[in-house]
Amino acid sequence: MDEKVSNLMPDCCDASADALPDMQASRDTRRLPIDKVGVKGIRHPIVVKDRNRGAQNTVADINMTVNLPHHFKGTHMSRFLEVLADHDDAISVENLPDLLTKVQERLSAHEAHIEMTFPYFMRKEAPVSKQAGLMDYQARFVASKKGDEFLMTLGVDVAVTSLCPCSKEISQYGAHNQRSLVSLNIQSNAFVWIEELIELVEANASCELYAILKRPDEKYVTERAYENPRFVEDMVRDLAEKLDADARITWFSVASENFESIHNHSAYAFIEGGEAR
Ligand SMILES: Nc1nc2c(ncn2[C@@H]2O[C@H](COP(=O)(O)OP(=O)(O)OP(=O)(O)O)[C@@H](O)[C@H]2O)c(=O)[nH]1
Repeated sequence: MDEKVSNLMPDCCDASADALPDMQASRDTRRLPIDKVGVKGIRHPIVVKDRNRGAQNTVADINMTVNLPHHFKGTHMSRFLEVLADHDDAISVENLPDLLTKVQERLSAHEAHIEMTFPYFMRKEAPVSKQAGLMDYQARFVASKKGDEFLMTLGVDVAVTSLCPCSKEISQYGAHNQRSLVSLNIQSNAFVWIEELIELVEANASCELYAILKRPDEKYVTERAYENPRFVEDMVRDLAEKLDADARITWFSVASENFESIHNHSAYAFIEGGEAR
């Protein structure tokens, strides 16, 4: 122990870990196991497979938890960070199973969970001017290990344009339209690119968004949205149909929130399909 600290400690106290009481390890008598306990809001670099560039470095917000049997008073939170520190070469989907195994071991837990939410960037060209720019999407990996069984869900939130079929049908000209946020989550038995999910959502909207729009592009997106009216129900049904038809996808959930430009509320729809594991 360095000079400064030892001066702070009265002679009686030995500040070594072994000498300090370990409250977390003490018994609890309420007979209430805890489903998930751990740490939230850690920021850590991760590496994500990028279909065009091989790999994309980004930063994730990470939550890590384990189950806690009823007889333990507390989990050992520092150990989650120790496991992360051991993976300092940045975390990827490939090393998630190993990371969760280490969490199970270090915390003597049957179940270990990790949620990683991160910005994912895709370069897109505008439809007419071909001006290229980076679009950012919110993506997530949610993984768990229960005993030896590893399970991962891939998710992405994609902003698109939706134009109202009713407004178009009843109006002599124009139709109300707005930005919508589509949230897609899947479990799969084979690799699925994040880009595939983004492109699926964008192809099923009234129109996709672009990083840069010049006036010719604006004309294009205005007319394309008008030609492709979509209720919020259409947004989720069209996607559910395509996800259901993809043999790689074993479970999915799709939700759309349309931030209605004429209402003081959003329109919302959700469909879940397949067999969740
Ligand atoms: N379980 C639990 N720990 C908490 C809580 N709030 C803070 N902690 C902190 O968790 C830290 C203890 O982590 P541990 O991993 O038990 O630390 P340790 O006992 O020195 O490490 P080990 O020897 O590996 O168990 C301390 O800084 C606690 O203050 C809480 O609500 N529950």
